[in-house]
This record gives sequence, structure tokens and C-alpha cells, in this order.
Amino acid sequence: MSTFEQAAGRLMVALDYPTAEEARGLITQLEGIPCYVKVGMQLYYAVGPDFVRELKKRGYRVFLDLKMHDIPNTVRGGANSVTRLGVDMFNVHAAGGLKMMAAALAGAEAALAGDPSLAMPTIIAVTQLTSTSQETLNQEIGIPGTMEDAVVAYASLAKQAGLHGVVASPLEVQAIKKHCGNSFKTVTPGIRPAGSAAGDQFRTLTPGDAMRQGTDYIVVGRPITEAKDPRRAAELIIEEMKEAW
Ligand SMILES: O=C(O)c1cc(=O)[nH]c(=O)n1[C@@H]1O[C@H](COP(=O)(O)O)[C@@H](O)[C@H]1O
Repeated sequence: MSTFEQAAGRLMVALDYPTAEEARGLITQLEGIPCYVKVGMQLYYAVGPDFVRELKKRGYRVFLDLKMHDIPNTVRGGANSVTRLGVDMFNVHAAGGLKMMAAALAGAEAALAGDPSLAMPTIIAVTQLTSTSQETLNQEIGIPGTMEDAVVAYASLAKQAGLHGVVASPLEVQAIKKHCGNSFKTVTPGIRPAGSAAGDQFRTLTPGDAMRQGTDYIVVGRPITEAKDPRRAAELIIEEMKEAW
């Protein structure tokens, strides 16, 4: 059985806000809970790298979720910049291909070579967004076959590129671990505590069920940020994770 702190360390709270003030408001409410925080495009495009530096100064582990997807040279540069910023984790789209993912790793390595005080961030690839259904995958995106096969194929490619793990739904965790090994990290959004609205998420599980699938981290946004009492909502999620350990 895990402790509350151990379980909290595997929760990533999505700071999906338009201003630093609102993000700080949530952080203040979650004070003392040793969770990861995720800065995504809404907050980063509004407030930029200074807010990430502020989070690092305050001792948070930061997942910078910018989902890079561009030509290899551009992604190498982007990965270099975010590594120099000192983030603990960042992501790219696996759909960018092997060379693009390898370029992300090379960009991070170049940053480390230039500044030995930096640590290698965990670099992960988005396989298929958790808002994507089987039907959307086949009919709109144009990838045939099952969602699980598509996710596993991208995960295998990410591993081949030297990345450290993937973003996927909790429903695919077991297949990813089976094909890529247990130490290959899975970061799973699409988390919905029982009774909470799915919203635009399609491939979902509860926090407890996601942990039982063997995921490394769960990502939670609105079930915490839109709760009447966000601290209580986060505590209940961590308790559920802890029970399922
Ligand atoms: O890379 C991500 O973090 C991500 C990938 C994915 O496939 N699905 C997904 O929901 N996310 C992010 O995870 C968070 C989920 O938020 P909620 O749906 O509000 O819990 C959002 O910040 C999304 O941008």
C-alpha cells in the first residue's frame, strides 16, 4: 500500500487557465500536495516561460505540454529551448515520425552538453489523443485498424527513437507496457472520477482503474479545476489512486 505522498507524486494537475493569476490560485489551494503540474498551450501561450521558471523556483515538477509537431530541425530547436528552461517533462506528437522524435532527443542532449547543471527531461510522445474515438481514427484521421494497434505502433516508434514514454489513454497502458517494457513510461489523461462529466474526452477511466492498469502518471484537469472545492477533489483522487496501488 502506498502513502498519500507517493500517490500524489503520480498525479499531474493540468493548469489549463488563461492567466498566471488563476493558475497561482489553484496552486495555492493545492499547497503541500506534492503533485506534478502541467502547463499546456492555453497558459504557456498567454504567460510564456517566466511562469514555468516561477513554478520551478517554487519546487514543482513541471510537465510542459506543448505537443511539438514540426520538421525535425524545428523540433530539435524547440526541445533545446524547453530543456534549457528546466522542465521535468515535455511532449511531441509521435505522428511527426521517427526522425522528428529523435531530433527532440538530440535537442535536449545538446542543451545538456551546453549546461551540465541541467537534467535530462522525460520526453514523451502523444500516440492518439484521448478525445479520439475508434471511428474518428479510421474515418477522419485515416488510420485503419484498432485504436490499440495504432497506439502501440506509435509507442514502439517512440521507443525506437529513444524517447522515454508516451501519452495515451489508460485503456492502452497494458498493451504499451507489454510491447515496450514496464520501464517505458505511460502518462494518461482521459481521467474521470465516477460521476464526473466526460466533456470532450472519449477514452476514459477512473483514477483507480487507471492505476490498476499500471500507468505511471495520471493527468487530471477539469475534474479538479472546475470542482467547487479543488483541494478536496484532488485529495479524493489521490485517495482513490492510493487504494488502487
Ligand atoms: O498531452 C496531454 O497532456 C494530453 C493528451 C491527450 O491525449 N489528451 C489530453 O487530454 N491531454 C491533456 O490532458 C489534460 C486533460 O484535461 P481534462 O480533460 O480537463 O482532465 C488537458 O490539459 C489536455 O490538453
